[in-house]
Amino acid sequence: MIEATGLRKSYRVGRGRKAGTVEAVRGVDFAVGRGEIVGFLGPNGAGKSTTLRMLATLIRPDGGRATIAGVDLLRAPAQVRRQIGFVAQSSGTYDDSTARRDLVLQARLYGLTKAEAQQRAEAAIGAFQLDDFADRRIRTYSGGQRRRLDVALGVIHSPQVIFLDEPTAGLDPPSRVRMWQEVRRLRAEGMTVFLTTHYLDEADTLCDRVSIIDGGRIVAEGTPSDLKREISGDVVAVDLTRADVVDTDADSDLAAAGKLLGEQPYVHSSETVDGTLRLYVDSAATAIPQIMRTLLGRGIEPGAIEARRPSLDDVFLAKTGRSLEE
Ligand SMILES: Nc1ncnc2c1ncn2[C@@H]1O[C@H](COP(=O)(O)OP(=O)(O)OP(=O)(O)O)[C@@H](O)[C@H]1O
Repeated sequence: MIEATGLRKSYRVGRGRKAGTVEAVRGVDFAVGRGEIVGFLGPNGAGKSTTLRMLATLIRPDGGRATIAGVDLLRAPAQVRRQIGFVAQSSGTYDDSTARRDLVLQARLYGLTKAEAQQRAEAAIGAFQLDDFADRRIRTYSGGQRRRLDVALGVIHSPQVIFLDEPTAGLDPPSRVRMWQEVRRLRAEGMTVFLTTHYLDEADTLCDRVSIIDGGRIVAEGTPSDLKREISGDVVAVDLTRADVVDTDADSDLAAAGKLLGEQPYVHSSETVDGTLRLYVDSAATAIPQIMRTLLGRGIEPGAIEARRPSLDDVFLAKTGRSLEE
């Protein structure tokens, strides 16, 4: 449904002597199948929005090519626009308008008659459960209600593909879960969904496939479970920020203890993220007693020690040397 190869985009920044370019997207390739929910996961400034905006025909790529539903993005952008919907990061709705009025207007913009537009608006209000507030001014909506309206507006013309830029940014947990349900419903109706996110749990639970992007390049791609399987074994997270030094005579330097643990034969690799040491091991069950022995031998009692399966953040860390959670 979407195929992209070598998409690139740079921005000119500054003026005069300070002028320069920012390479926002440095040649990305990906393919999205019909009816999939595919997510671009990456930190701020990774190039997610820029990629999305190129695909949605809002900005022109500097290089590369892409097709959407078989239509060439560069040669026939108007035709692409008819197949797609786009929901930007910031809402485009007017505070003084109402959901019902905006939905009718939006449908009219797609060339529907007044009666058809009203019908579509009613259907959207029902589907997105906007009934309770559809005639209230938009300025009175909660963040989650406003975001649901944004998505309802984006799909009013029943596009084949919907692009969602950070659909749940800033929403509280119940509103995020609610939005995930809406996105899954769109997929169930046959829509292809392409979204950006910097939330690990969103990429993990909502997306059929994920591309991890950093510095304008895709660093990993696959289903969340395949990506996590690339990191074999378990992760043991040792919280050293709340560690107690119980034996002041011992060599209880936390950094040195962390380094020592990282060098143990049963540890494949280790990283420290926000004062928590992540140890990648074959089996947490056998590693934890050994880790405890090493720490206690140095007079250190860790604040907490937790065993878990690898997460998408572990994948990100392995590929980039940084954590998305920092
Ligand atoms: N209009 C612009 N002019 C100049 N630089 C830009 C412009 N838009 C984006 N950039 C830069 O391009 C890079 C990629 O930005 P982009 O918005 O695509 O990232 P993102 O992954 O969507 O980040 P965020 O999660 O913060 O939205 C960043 O360095 C950003 O500062």
